[in-house]
Amino acid sequence: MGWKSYRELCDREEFEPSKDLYCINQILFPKFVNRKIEILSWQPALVKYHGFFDENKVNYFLNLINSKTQVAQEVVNDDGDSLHPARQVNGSFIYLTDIPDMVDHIEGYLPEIDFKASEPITSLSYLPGGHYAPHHDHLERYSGEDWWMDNMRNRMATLIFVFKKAESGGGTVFPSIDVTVRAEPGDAFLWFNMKGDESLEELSLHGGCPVYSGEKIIGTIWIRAVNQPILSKILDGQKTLSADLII
Ligand SMILES: O=C(O)CCC(=O)C(=O)O
Ligand SMILES: [Fe+2]
Repeated sequence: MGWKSYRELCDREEFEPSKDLYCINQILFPKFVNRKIEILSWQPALVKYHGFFDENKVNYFLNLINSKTQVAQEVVNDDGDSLHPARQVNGSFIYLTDIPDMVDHIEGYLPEIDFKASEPITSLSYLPGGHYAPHHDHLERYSGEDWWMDNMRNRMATLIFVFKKAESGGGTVFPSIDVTVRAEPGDAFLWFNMKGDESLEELSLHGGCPVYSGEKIIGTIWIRAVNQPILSKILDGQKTLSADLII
C-alpha cells in the first residue's frame, strides 16, 4: 500500500494496516456513533478520534470557553511560591454537570470509559510562546488529604479535545514513544497514564509544543481509575495498557 495521509485513511470505509499507522472505522450501537480511530501507539495506547465533535459542538465549546474568565494556570515549584517556567497557558474549568448534552455525546462515543470518575474539563488556551513542558499526568501521592486520590484514585487516562488549532506549532508531543499529535478542531485523543496495577506508565510522558502563530484551544479531561471497566479487564496487573482495550 502506498503512502496515504492520515486523514485519507481515516475517512475510508474499511481499514487497512500500514507500517506506520492503523485506522479503524466503527459504528457503535445502539446510538449509531461513527468512530474513526487512528492508533498512534499500541503500547501504551495513544489513539486519535477523528471528528469526535462536529462543528456546532466545537463552536459551542469555544463560546463557552470565551465566556469564562481565563486564569493563568500556575504550576508551583518545590520551593512553594515561585512560578514554574514550564507552563505558560491560560485556562478555566468546565463542569460536566453544566453540559449534560455534551456529556451524552462523550459517553456515547466512549462507552469504554466511566466518566463519573472524571475531573472537570480544563480548557487551556495557548498564544504564541505558550507551551507546556513534558510531564506525566499520573500524580505523586502527597502526604495529607487529597479528595481525588482518596475517592477516585489516580489519573488512568487523559482525553484531550481540540477546539482550535494553532496556525503553526502547538502539537502534543510524546517524546518517549516518538509521536507528535497534530489534531484538527473537533478531533480528540486519548492515552493511558498508568499500567494495569495503577503505577506510573513512564512512556506517557507528554507536553504541549510551543505555539508559533495563531491560537491553540483544547479541553483536557483527566479520567480517574475508580470503577473503570478497562482496569477490571486486566489480568496481569503489571502490564502496559494496550490500544486493544479501547477498540
Ligand atoms: O497542551 C497540550 O497539548 C498538552 C496538555 C496537557 O498535557 C494536559 O492538559 O495535561
Ligand atoms: Fe498533561
